[in-house]
Amino acid sequence: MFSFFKGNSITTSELQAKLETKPEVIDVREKNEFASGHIPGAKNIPLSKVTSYTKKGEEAVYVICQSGMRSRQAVKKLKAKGIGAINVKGGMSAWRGAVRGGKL
Ligand SMILES: O=S(=O)([O-])[S-]
Repeated sequence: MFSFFKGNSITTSELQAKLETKPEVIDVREKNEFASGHIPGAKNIPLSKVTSYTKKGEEAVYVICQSGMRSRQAVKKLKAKGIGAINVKGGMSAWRGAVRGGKL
């Protein structure tokens, strides 16, 4: 089932609830930040590379960073390319769900 995105942003807990449907999540932080802990299944595409991102299908992509600034910029860039993108408010600083990577 595909869903058109309704708004421009979502909270981390809303995203957490959607994770079981395996949405596409891109993390626009730098590689080292991503390596230090990210949402399982998220793809790392640093903000500087986000314009090279291409997407198949109609589903919106969720965009996250550390606290929501870079992801907002990334959402603007993606939308300018015609890609449905939703900012995850508060970023990883607000994320309370599972994290992959980082120190054990
Ligand atoms: O990750 S951030 O750009 O919000 S500091």
